[in-house]
Amino acid sequence: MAMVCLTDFEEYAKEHLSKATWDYYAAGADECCTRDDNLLAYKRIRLRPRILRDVSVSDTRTTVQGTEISFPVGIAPTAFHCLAWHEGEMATARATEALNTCYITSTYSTCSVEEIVAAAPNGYRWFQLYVYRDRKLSEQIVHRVEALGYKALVLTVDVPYTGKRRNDIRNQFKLPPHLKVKNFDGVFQQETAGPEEYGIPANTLDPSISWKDVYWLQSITRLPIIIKGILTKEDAELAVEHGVQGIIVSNHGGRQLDGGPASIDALSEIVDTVQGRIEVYLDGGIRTGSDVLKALALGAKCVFIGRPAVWGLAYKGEEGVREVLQILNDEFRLSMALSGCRNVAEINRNLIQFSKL
Ligand SMILES: Cc1cc2nc3c(=O)[nH]c(=O)nc-3n(C[C@H](O)[C@H](O)[C@H](O)COP(=O)(O)O)c2cc1C
Ligand SMILES: CCCCCCC(=O)C(=O)O
Repeated sequence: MAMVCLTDFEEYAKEHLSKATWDYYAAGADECCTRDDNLLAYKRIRLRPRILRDVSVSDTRTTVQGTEISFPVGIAPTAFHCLAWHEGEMATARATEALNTCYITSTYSTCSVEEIVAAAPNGYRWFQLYVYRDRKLSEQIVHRVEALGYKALVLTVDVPYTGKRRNDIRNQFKLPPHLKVKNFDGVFQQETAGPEEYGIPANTLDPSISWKDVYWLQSITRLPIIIKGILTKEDAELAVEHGVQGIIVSNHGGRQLDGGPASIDALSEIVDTVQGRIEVYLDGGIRTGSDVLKALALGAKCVFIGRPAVWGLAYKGEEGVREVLQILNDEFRLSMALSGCRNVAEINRNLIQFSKL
């Protein structure tokens, strides 16, 4: 089967994954308004292409946190890759290493960070962190990933509690017994009876986290800190004031607060507030190369894909993720050329038709 666009991978994954796994990956919170709007919002944006600009050579390279990547699309942190493919996050890591882009490993990976690094020793990686009630647990994993050569910490701030994902509740979704949250083997495994979410003891994440925990995190690491889950200019300003190195504009793929903005709709006010003081990235709803172009035109330095990576895994493991990334790269290059951009530095707000927004 020829895979032409990311939707082909979505259809394949839907057909081949178990219903419970598909539902977990696809889930949005409540009525899924924000999840769906993440995609629709790109379709409301129109481009203003420029012509006759010699686009015979095009360069998609960019940098994130000072490191060059081959194109401005990385992999967002998503949990439980072994549900989609037996080699799980190791396959994802190999694919991103091969394509020379950034892979953000989830705290809830089903391969350990050591296994991931061994699988793709030269890959460029950031680690996504949740803050636990037991700060020692968070501190230990921070020191582990630092020693392993992870280049940044991505602090997810939009999950004080897990959003209400109706199908997961109906399916009583949980990790099957042969899979584990490998980074915390023996710690997160629910061996005794008690409330749990997805097979993980409930209440491990700390809903009391606040800006002072950013200072705490800075006190235990020298890695750059990137806050994931900011949707307003007020919080963007606070992030800058707290000395973090980046922001990921994200609504967690619409899996947390339903009724919040599409991430692309929240981007401009954040970029305007940050004024280049730190890098601003975005995830949510990126499915085509022109989505990438629009996000960059509105000021994102790089975007990240969540679900499309697990669809690629479900299709053919490492090869599937490579294909997903390659298709996005090819589409992005074409969209750039068709709008008259030869390199990412030439992408700017003039490309956006604001009267139609
Ligand atoms: C199945 C799934 C699991 C996720 N797990 C995590 C996670 O462990 N940590 C995190 O910060 N975000 C997690 N996210 C959110 C993603 O990082 C990202 O924000 C979102 O998927 C982007 O939207 P997209 O799927 O439309 O590309 C998850 C998303 C999905 C779909
Ligand atoms: C007990 C919390 C599990 C969160 C799993 C990963 C995640 O963020 C998701 O959106 O799913």
